[in-house]
Amino acid sequence: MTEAHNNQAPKIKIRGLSKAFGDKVVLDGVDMDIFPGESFLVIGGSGSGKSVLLKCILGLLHPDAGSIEVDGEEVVGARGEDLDRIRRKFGMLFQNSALFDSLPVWENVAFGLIQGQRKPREEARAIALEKLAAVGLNEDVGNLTPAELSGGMRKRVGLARAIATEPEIIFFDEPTTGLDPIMGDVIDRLIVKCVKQLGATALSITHDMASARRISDRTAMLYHGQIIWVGNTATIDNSGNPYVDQFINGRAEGPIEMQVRAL
Ligand SMILES: Nc1ncnc2c1ncn2[C@@H]1O[C@H](COP(=O)(O)OP(=O)(O)OP(=O)(O)O)[C@@H](O)[C@H]1O
Repeated sequence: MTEAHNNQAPKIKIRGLSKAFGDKVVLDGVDMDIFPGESFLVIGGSGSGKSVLLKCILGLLHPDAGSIEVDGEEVVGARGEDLDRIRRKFGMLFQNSALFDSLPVWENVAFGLIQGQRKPREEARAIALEKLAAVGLNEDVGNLTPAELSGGMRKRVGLARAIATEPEIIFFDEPTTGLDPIMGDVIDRLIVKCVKQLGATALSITHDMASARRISDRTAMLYHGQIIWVGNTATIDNSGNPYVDQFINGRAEGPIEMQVRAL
């Protein structure tokens, strides 16, 4: 916890979160506080449980033990209307953008407005076009189908959809995967701009350290099911933690080597 967060209640508070699949323990007592308005990042190797963590927070996976509170409300065990209400606080940019190819772009962006918020189509369309403009796409793009878009444009559309309902919390799952470095930078800047404009709390997972440094205020590293380091992203080069050092510098040699060999 940094000084700036003193006296603030966490937006997301995770305690003792554990999840195993069979005898494979993926999360093993994760504790984490994410504060209102911050951009929080979780790093960790492939298979370290980052996606499982996100899915637990979204209520898509049921943990074996532990607690996840969003604005003080327990997600674990919540169902029906309670879970829906908590979920409406979230927006999400999926790794593959997860667009519906059968719907025009504007309708993809408007999906949560029409389905979740029950807005009339014309009103939802106007909001969708406004959000598309916010990510640099014009009305013509709104009428295309996702199949007609480049990877960078799909990410923009995914971002427009993530912000369309003006959520309080936005999840970014590998936001720059599959993009060239320049487009990755463009998307990161858009993410930072959109999150700031909304005053949202952001939670991202990524392997891309360049992106991580651009989009996050604080970073936590997940290893062997636990958070082994948390700190300001700006200080990550001086973490003093050999696991973090090895990971962010992408070195094959180091303490993490043992796990790689064991796989
Ligand atoms: N539904 C499931 N059933 C069984 N095992 C699962 C399931 N979901 C995830 N796992 C396992 O949990 C572990 C963590 O997976 P997860 O997808 O969270 O990793 P990750 O850190 O997001 O990895 P990557 O960076 O490669 O996406 C993996 O070993 C995976 O095989």
